[in-house]
Amino acid sequence: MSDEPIISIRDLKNAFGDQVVHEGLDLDVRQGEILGVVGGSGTGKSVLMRSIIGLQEPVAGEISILGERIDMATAEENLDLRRRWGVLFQNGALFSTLTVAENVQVPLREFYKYLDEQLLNEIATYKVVMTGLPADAAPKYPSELSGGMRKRAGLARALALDPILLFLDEPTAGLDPIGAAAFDELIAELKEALGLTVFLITHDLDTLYTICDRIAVIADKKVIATGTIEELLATDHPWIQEYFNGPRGRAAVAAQG
Ligand SMILES: Nc1ncnc2c1ncn2[C@@H]1O[C@H](COP(=O)(O)OP(=O)(O)OP(=O)(O)O)[C@@H](O)[C@H]1O
Repeated sequence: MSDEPIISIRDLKNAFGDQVVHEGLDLDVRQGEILGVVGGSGTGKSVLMRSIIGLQEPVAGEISILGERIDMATAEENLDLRRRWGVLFQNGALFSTLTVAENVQVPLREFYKYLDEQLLNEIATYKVVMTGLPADAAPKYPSELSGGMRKRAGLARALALDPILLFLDEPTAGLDPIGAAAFDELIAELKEALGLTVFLITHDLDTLYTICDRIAVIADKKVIATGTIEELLATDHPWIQEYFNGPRGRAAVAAQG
């Protein structure tokens, strides 16, 4: 793991009309880490992710990815950056009228227009299998899959372009504990195998304890602390103490053995 930030955010401000969501927010994401992003509901975790991937234009501040300011990048540079990341949105966001394979092919068709059908099918099947789905899930429609399988299919699509950066918005939400643990394990394995950096929004304490290298806590419109769980526990912010030392936090620690 390198200390060189792959994402660097300085003095970020986001607002919707009068509602200020972020103000003076700073954050570094280090290469090769799984950074867990936590915070109360509505604190702006998804908005933060959307600003990094260019879906939400900040009111002020700087965001650099791989050393490039995204607001200063040319259209071509932005396209090149977009190729380097994959995103799994909160609800999976698969196209319901496309099969799993066709969903995985969407970004491939967008970025690599010269790929023929056979190669597209081969890459899609490879990505599907990589996420632990059986190959026969590829021709199925999202409605024919379980919630956990749909998450994996969404992950397969996020990995379509061989990204170096993966954004996951509450990937284990809605999964049963066994399915959630298996999904966590998959993320950790893929991170190791593919050398990914992962920006992971979650409410899932087990995910934080099991696979996150560091955690960023959002409260009061900014990142109030970043560090390992031990480092966070050493701070005296009431939300952090309540979150990690409350009954659920203690249960997650007990589950680690
Ligand atoms: N497109 C939008 N237009 C107006 N307000 C928005 C928009 N997107 C987000 N918001 C507001 O910004 C705030 C932060 O939303 P966001 O979805 O980032 O929260 P979150 O921390 O991800 O919450 P949760 O944990 O519940 O998913 C909320 O008050 C939300 O209503």
